[in-house]
Amino acid sequence: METVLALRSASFGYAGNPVVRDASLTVHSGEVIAVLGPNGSGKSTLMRGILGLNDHLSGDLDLFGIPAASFRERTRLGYVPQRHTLSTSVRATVREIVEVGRLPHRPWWRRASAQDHELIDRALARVGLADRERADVSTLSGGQQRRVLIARALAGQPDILIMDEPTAGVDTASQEVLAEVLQRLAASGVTMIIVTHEIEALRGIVTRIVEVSHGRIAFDGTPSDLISRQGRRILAASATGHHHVDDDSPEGKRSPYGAGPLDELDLRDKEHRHV
Ligand SMILES: Nc1ncnc2c1ncn2[C@@H]1O[C@H](COP(=O)(O)OP(=O)(O)OP(=O)(O)O)[C@@H](O)[C@H]1O
Repeated sequence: METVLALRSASFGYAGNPVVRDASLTVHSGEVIAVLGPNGSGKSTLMRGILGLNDHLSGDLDLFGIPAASFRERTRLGYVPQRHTLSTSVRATVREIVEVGRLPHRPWWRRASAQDHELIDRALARVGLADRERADVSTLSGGQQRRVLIARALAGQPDILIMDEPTAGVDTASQEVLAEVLQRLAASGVTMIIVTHEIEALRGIVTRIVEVSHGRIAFDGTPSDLISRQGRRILAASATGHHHVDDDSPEGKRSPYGAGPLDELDLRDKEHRHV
């Protein structure tokens, strides 16, 4: 299995100040990783750090086996940014936006080739928007606009897709459609790192969970590792009598990651649902 990215004790931040510290993480092709953690814990900083969009302050970052500083094939990394819908002030069709994903692949003077058009068609089909390609993006719902952005990233044929809260702030029906899109991508072997507060929407897709807390990677394991760790933590707390948490108590409900099976985890962040 190819190593897509490897972080060793890496720190990322802004203007020389670290926000994410000492992060070590190896991602192999085909993995679908959910990145969880409270608001402000550093999830976006970690993602943007991997993409080279903020300061890499210390430690190592390798992309496809090459140190990031000398890595040139940036198009191998696809990115769907956070809280981003398309501006309603710019008139563009769905197809035009997705076509932007092909631009880094050809010299600026060359028109889109037949292959470009085919990749755009395929990306639109993968997100279920082939029939809306001529629609003005400003007429689409927030969830559909996210799918346009995913298609734009897919049109670039990335080897890894990094998505920052793709399901946040859209209604439940759109969330379900987005989850289906991600499910299809996962089934076709696309490597993904997905920052999310809505792990429930990604049930069955995620192969690994990384939790960021106070700028550090606090957990890295499978969904069932996370569940058993939480179960142990809760059992230990109740055994010592210091801190009894049970699922039905109000405290259990406030617990950020719950204690039940993954499909009962409720990480939905109320603030994010109304963005
Ligand atoms: N451009 C920036 N310049 C300086 N500090 C920043 C910048 N962007 C984020 N930060 C700081 O980095 C810290 C982590 O923010 P980050 O956006 O990475 O967290 P997050 O876990 O993605 O949060 P959320 O779930 O709210 O998106 C915060 O304290 C934030 O203020």
